[in-house]
Amino acid sequence: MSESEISGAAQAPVLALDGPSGAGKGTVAREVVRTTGWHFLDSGALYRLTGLYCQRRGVDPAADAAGAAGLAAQLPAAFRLDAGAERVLLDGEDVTAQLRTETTGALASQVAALQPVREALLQRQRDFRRPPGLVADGRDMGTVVFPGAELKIFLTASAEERARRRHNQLKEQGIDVSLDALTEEIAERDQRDASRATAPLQPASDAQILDTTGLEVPQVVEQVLERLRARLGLPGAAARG
Ligand SMILES: Nc1ncnc2c1ncn2[C@@H]1O[C@H](COP(=O)(O)OP(=O)(O)O)[C@@H](O)[C@H]1O
Ligand SMILES: Nc1ccn([C@@H]2O[C@H](COP(=O)(O)OP(=O)(O)O)[C@@H](O)[C@H]2O)c(=O)n1
Repeated sequence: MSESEISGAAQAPVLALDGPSGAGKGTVAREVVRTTGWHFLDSGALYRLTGLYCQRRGVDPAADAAGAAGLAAQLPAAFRLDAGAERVLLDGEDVTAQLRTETTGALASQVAALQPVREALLQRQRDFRRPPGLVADGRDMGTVVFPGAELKIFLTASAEERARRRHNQLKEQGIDVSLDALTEEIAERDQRDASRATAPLQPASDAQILDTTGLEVPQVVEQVLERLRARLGLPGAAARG
């Protein structure tokens, strides 16, 4: 008897989208969500929020992993849609803009290397899995959080292209950083994420690798949707709004 038969209910399907920074996970995930009506887990936001919360509460994750995990376990975070725009609140304060900076990304990567922090966030991430399905964006969606995901895609692109994309994205948000500095910061973060002992950034053994270098966003979205349809028999591209 399978696990779902034992629990009495089949679980909602999961699309696990993992990969390094700037590969396009968030962009593609949101488009897939728009098309399918599935739920969305931005797991990176939870690590970013944990990093920010540690900073605000004066906890140094490098010296106090248990303290950081304690804050992660009771993260006072709320995700809102405000006239179609995503807003993220931490302890009631709007931290949407601060969340996406590379400084916060580096903080996130530091707390994310701590096993107790990852454990503290595990169930919270799994709770996002609800019908009709979940698109989960992160580093370990297919390896640790949802190892039984129906479809696992590892999105990647060359380091230069990922840095360029991030640079453009930040510029559009009015954040001015040098491309060289950004390239270095992203390389450092990828290196830390890939080499950590716990849940390192790596494709699951059953993940499909999708290199997006030289592809436009709609092409990547179409490829992902195609694979999802093939796997689950979802309605065709004509349904896209
Ligand atoms: N295939 C692509 N081609 C060109 N730009 C892309 C592509 N995928 C994503 N982008 C752009 O790159 C930036 C970073 O993408 P994002 O989804 O935030 O990446 P990730 O979540 O993997 O860090 C966004 O501005 C996005 O529009
Ligand atoms: N599932 C996840 C998601 C993010 N993270 C960490 O959180 C950081 C920020 O993740 P993110 O997805 O918001 O970052 P980007 O890919 O958008 O740059 C990453 O560099 C990882 O260190 C993680 O360890 N596991």
